[in-house]
Order: sequence, then C-alpha cells, then structure tokens
Amino acid sequence: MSIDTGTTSTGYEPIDFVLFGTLGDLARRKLLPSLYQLEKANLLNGGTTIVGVARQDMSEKDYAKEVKENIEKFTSEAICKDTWKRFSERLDYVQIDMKNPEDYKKLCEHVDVSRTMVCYFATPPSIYGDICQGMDAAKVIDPSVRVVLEKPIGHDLASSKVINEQVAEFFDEKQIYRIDHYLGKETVLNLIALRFANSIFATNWDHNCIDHVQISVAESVGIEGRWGYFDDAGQMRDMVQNHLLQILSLVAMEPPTTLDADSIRDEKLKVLKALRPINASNVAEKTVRGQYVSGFVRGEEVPGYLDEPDANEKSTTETFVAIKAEIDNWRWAGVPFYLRTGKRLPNKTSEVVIYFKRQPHNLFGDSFATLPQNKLVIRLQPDEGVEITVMNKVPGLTSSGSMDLQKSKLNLSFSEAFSEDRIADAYEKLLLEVMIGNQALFVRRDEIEQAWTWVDSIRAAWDASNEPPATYQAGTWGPVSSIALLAREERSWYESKVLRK
Ligand SMILES: NC(=O)C1=CN([C@@H]2O[C@H](COP(=O)(O)OP(=O)(O)OC[C@H]3O[C@@H](n4cnc5c(N)ncnc54)[C@H](OP(=O)(O)O)[C@@H]3O)[C@@H](O)[C@H]2O)C=CC1
Ligand SMILES: O=C1O[C@H](COP(=O)(O)O)[C@@H](O)[C@H](O)[C@H]1O
Repeated sequence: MSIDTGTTSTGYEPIDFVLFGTLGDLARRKLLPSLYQLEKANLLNGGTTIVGVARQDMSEKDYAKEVKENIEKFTSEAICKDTWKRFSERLDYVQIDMKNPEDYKKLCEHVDVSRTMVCYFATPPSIYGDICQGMDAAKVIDPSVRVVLEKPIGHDLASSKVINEQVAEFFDEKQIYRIDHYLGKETVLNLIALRFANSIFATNWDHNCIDHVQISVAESVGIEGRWGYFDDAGQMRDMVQNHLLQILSLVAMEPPTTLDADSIRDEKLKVLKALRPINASNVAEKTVRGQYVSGFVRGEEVPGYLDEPDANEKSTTETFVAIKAEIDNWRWAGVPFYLRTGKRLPNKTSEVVIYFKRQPHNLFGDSFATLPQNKLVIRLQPDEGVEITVMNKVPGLTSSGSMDLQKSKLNLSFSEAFSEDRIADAYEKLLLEVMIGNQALFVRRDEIEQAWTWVDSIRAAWDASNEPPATYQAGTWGPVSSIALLAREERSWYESKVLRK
C-alpha cells in the first residue's frame, strides 16, 4: 500500500515502514511516539506508510485508536490535531503469527515491493529467523529492504552468531541496522564533535595528557516488571555489552577517515579488539558485581532485587557492575577506563569524565598541597552538557604576595546554549537514519561479536569463582568494593549531582 499525504518532502524516498511487534512494549512506549515526533517535525516523507504487524486480530480503526492512546500516554505533551491527522493516515495494520510462514502472504497486500521497505523487528530476537523466512516465503525480500534489529543480539557470542547467521541468510550486512539506542542520543553523538571538531581536545586525547577515564551510566529504576528478562541477562549483558562499550569505543577510537559508516565502525572495532581480556586470573582485581537490597531511592522505600515481583529468591544475577578496563594500544597505554552501571542507584545520570594528568610541579603550594586535576565532564543525561573544571586566581590584592587559587567550572548546558525547545529522543534520530539509509549509528556484526567475546570472558570468570555478587542498598552508589576499585589506585568516582524529588 502506498499513500501520498502530499505534505512533506524529505531527503529520502517514500518508504513502507513495517513494524513487527507493534503492540509490544518497545513499539508502544518508544517507536510509535518517536515516529509521531518525526511527523510533527515534518521529517516523515509524504508518501511514507507505517504498517503495524502483530498477532492480535484488530481492525485498522482500533489499531489507530490504540496508537493514539499510546502516543498520548508516552509523549509528555498534548497530541497535536493536525499532526495526528497526517500521522493516522499513514497507519495500517496486518495480523500475522510471525511463526507461521503462510501468514506473511498478507503482507503483500499492505506493502509496495517497488518501494523501499524498512522492517523493524521489535520482537524477541528468538523469532528474527522466523520473520526472515516468512518474508522470504512471501517474496517481499529484495536488496532495497532494510531490517532493524533490536538488542540484545544473543545472550553470548555463540547465540549472537546464530541470530546473525539466521538474518544473514536473507540480508546482506549493508541492509542490517542493529540498534543501540545510546548511539542516537545527542550527547553521545556529540562525543564525535567534541573530539574531532576541537583541536584543544584532539591534541590532548591520549596517555600523555589523560590520567584516566570514567564512564558511569546510573539508573534509579529497578527491574520495572521485567524480572524474567532481566534475571536472565543481568546488568553486564543488558548495559555493558552494548551501551557502555559503545560509549567507550567512541571515546577511545582513532579519528575515522570520514564520517561514513564503515570508517567509524572500523575504528570502534579496533578499540574493542584492543581491550585487555579479563579472565579468572584478574577478574577479582578488575571487576565488581553487585545486587541491590531494599533501601530508599530519592526518598521512596523500594524493595530489594530478590523481593521484586516474580523474583526467584536465590538469584545471583548482578544489578550493578564496575570494571577497570584497559586498552592495549599506543594511545591508551597505562590509562584505565573505569566503567560503572547499576539499577537502583541514587539517580539517573550518565556521564563520561576525563581526568587529565596533574601538573608536574606545583607553584602554588600555599593554596593547594596538590593541585587538583582538570576534568572534562560530558553529561550524557540529564542536564545534557559539557563542563570543564579549571583553576583560577581568586581576584584581589594580598599583602603576602601569594596567589590564591580556586577551582571553577566552565559549564555548557545544552538547554541554555541551544534554542531547541526539546532534545529529540534517541529513537527519533535512529529511525530517521534508517529511513535515510545511513548505517553510521548502527552496530556492525563484528563489533557485536567482539563485545561479546570480551564480556563472555568476564562472565565465565564470575561463574567459575562461585562468588555471589556483593550487596548494596538501593539508593547508594553500589557495593563498597566498587569504591575500593578506584581507591586502591588513589582515585575516586566522580560524584554526580543527586537530584532530589
Ligand atoms: N521494551 C524495551 O524497553 C526494550 C526492548 N528491547 C528489545 O526490543 C524487542 C521487543 O521488546 P518488547 O517490546 O519489550 O517486547 P514485548 O514482549 O513487549 O513485545 C514483543 C511483541 O512481539 C510480538 N510477538 C512475539 N511473538 C510473536 C509471534 N509469534 N507472532 C506475532 N507477534 C509476536 C508480541 O505479541 P504478543 O503481545 O501477542 O505476545 C509483542 O507484541 C526485544 O528484542 C527487546 O529485547 C530493547 C531495549 C529496550
Ligand atoms: O537498553 C536498556 O536501556 C535502558 C536505559 O536506557 P536509557 O535511555 O533510559 O538510559 C535500561 O533501563 C534497560 O534495562 C536496558 O535494556
């Protein structure tokens, strides 16, 4: 089916956007509201259609009603009548049991194979193979089709290879867009601009100038009713294997030759390959895993992980991970990258903090016994921005002739510096990139597999150790051993501002 609402002309050809799993949590909460926002910003091509696929029997009218309700619920603003009118005209629905190849014939009545088709698999990865086979049986696959795969791709290296192979049987790597939604966050993308558009950073970005790097992705939420999924995954698979390693790669990669997809992905892959393996011989020294017990998060009492609904009270799944990662290459020799992520921490904050080396000699002994390190704090979320701590002379006259120093901050807050009234959600950016056909912000198969290789080795060492995770109270920054991970190297975690309710 193709329509022309005649409203928008964008830089890409009209497409048929097929959303498998359209009634699921991700589609309802993120994908459909993001498509709606693209409509509102006039970024959906006039001829583009949105075909929802799920196994429930539902009329087009009821589907549109359901979509509208979800947009109202998950978009923090009143729905705009004109935008909704244009958006609703694009919506179409088809009932398919994705495990039944016969059912996919119905799809042919809803898409126009002469146009580009984008197929978003918002379903469990275990049925990606079934969807590919069904599409093949319905003869809707050709080289112009793009498929979007949600994370996690697998549970470990072996299972990710199986899923990647199932999809590769029908689609070339150039057609596959693997989502890591952190790559769609404005501030994560800004890492590339900050590093490569500013010579002050470009020339100071290595072991000569940088002491260490901290990457923290803290969440105040717990398991949010996803115990079954989460207990199988744990924070390592849920957050480190993908989001934290992608951020680390962008911070540590060499300048890509251009901004094209493979130039960037080649450089990220080299970083992942250079990560020093962590195994049974060094896992205790380089990693900490934790599990929260009950406590208070922003003044509210919350249950422990083992007391969450549906919990198995013997679970040893980690809800917190801290790692000292090292990159064995010329640029980063001797510079640790400390990673930290957890559920039920005091706040939702994601930050990259670059600690520069101290001055070799202190001229200002009277003010400071040791001069503090300059820090570059890149706030990924919330209060997106960049902050540099510098030392300044305190203005004023002194009779002793000494110079008093004070630590000050140069703070760039995106909300104050830029006139945008809202920062686009990561999914808006990524959906638009798929429609344009740019793979730069999507993860290549070899990156995913390399990340699994590193993570699997840590997980195997944890399993072999038989040590349970250390506990931490909900609302704190993780187990004390995480503080010790840095303290024994005379360092400490950057203290994020804790937002109060
Ligand atoms: N939810 C989130 O915040 C995030 C999700 N993801 C990933 O996104 C994907 C989707 O997750 P989520 O939306 O949470 O999952 P849900 O279980 O909520 O949704 C999956 C959808 O797929 C449908 N489905 C499953 N099997 C079939 C089948 N045989 N035939 C037809 N439809 C089927 C389900 O239909 P039915 O309702 O009928 O069972 C449901 O609509 C997963 O890969 C997940 O890991 C990634 C990051 C975050
Ligand atoms: O992929 C995931 O990410 C979210 C955190 O994403 P954010 O954009 O809110 O920072 C996490 O809660 C979830 O467990 C994980 O699957």
